[in-house]
Amino acid sequence: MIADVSKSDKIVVEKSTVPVKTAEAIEKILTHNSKGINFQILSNPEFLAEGTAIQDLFNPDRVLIGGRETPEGQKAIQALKDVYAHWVPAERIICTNLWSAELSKLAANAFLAQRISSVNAMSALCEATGADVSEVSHAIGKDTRIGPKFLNASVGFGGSCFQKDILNLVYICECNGLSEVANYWKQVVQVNEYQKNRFVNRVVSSMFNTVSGKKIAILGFAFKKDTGDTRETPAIGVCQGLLGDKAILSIYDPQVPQELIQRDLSMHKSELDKPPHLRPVNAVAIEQVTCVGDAYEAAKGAHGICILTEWDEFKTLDYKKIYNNMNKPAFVFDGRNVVDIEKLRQIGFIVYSIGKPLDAWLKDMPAVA
Ligand SMILES: NC(=O)C1=CN([C@@H]2O[C@H](COP(=O)(O)OP(=O)(O)OC[C@H]3O[C@@H](n4cnc5c(N)ncnc54)[C@H](O)[C@@H]3O)[C@@H](O)[C@H]2O)C=CC1
Ligand SMILES: O=C(O)[C@H]1O[C@H](OP(=O)(O)OP(=O)(O)OC[C@H]2O[C@@H](n3ccc(=O)[nH]c3=O)[C@H](O)[C@@H]2O)[C@H](O)[C@@H](O)[C@@H]1O
Repeated sequence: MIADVSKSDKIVVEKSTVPVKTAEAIEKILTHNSKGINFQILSNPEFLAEGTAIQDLFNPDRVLIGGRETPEGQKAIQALKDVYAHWVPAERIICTNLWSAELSKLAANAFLAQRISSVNAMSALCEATGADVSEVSHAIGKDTRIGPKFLNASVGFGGSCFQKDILNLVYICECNGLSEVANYWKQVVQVNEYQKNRFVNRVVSSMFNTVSGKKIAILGFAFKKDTGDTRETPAIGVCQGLLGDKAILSIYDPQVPQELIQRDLSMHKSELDKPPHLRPVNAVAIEQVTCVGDAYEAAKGAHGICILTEWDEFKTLDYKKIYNNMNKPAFVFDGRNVVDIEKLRQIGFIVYSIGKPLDAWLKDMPAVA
């Protein structure tokens, strides 16, 4: 397409996250169809996060531009650098060779996801030992070599990119015969799966080893707050796990529409990473699931509440009112560490919060049901 319409030399910029060496493939295709036109391929990976896209665009930690080490390649890098120079300070623009830029994007996401799996692995150990994962995160994050960001334990990381990009990295490692390296990164995804399963097992084992026929309120379905995106959201795995034990789910998310939740929960795992409009609708909507307009409605008559996204509004709910309208004993399972545990225990809730010292109710129950 680009080769067809180009009438003069062009710079083609990869913004998407791609396997290492994609620029070479693009270069070959364009060059073979070029009709004498010169194409320079640059890798300029995108580092913005959903929910903060505009801030990230205007004030990026860094901009990365990779190009060929030839004079033409360097000229192309300079041209793109000049565009960014309008709003990004020169010292934040990093120029590398093509393969470093492509690999750095995969590496950045792998490192970020690895941090979350590391803290989530710690959260299991905290529950076993009586340590508090927030205190551990705070303590280790004070070491400037570690830093305080991205150390919040959770029910698991989600989003369209972390898992995809790690599996991309794993594939590249395997293609290059680096099976130990591949296995190392695979483990980040495996710990993430473990964390979701561990959460479901906590819910089931706490509620007398079954949630069959019990109403459970799900607060939050998006993969993180301030977005309606549900791709790879940990909520899918948790809800499917609870549905597997025949729970009745009442789901509330401030941004995710009911139709998308129904689709996500009625689909096979392999279809879930497609964009919403390309996902097939299962004719049989899940009978055990209803979606409601607020948290109070979701929790009415419920036996337990699972908080799966850290929406700010979940911090300030009237939990006394919620408690009064629930079945007893009433449980809160906080997968994002947003509630005030002591306050909720005083109201009468049995509270489980990821990586926090266990409620007396839960102490003698197995973490894996
Ligand atoms: N969503 C995000 O916050 C970020 C995304 N990225 C990267 O940006 C890229 C796009 O991400 P999203 O916009 O979230 O994905 P998306 O899935 O929402 O959009 C991808 C688009 O590409 C189209 N597409 C897929 N295969 C195609 C093909 N073979 N030919 C033509 N079109 C095709 C799809 O129909 C879709 O419209 C990905 O590589 C992602 O890793 C990078 C940083 C942040
Ligand atoms: O390549 C991409 O698509 C983008 O992927 C992530 O951005 P995003 O997926 O939008 O969201 P994050 O803020 O990174 O959160 C990812 C997941 O990790 C979880 N998370 C994050 C931080 C934390 O401390 N704990 C934790 O569980 C979030 O709840 C969420 O489910 C990266 O942060 C971006 O830099 C990158 O550009």
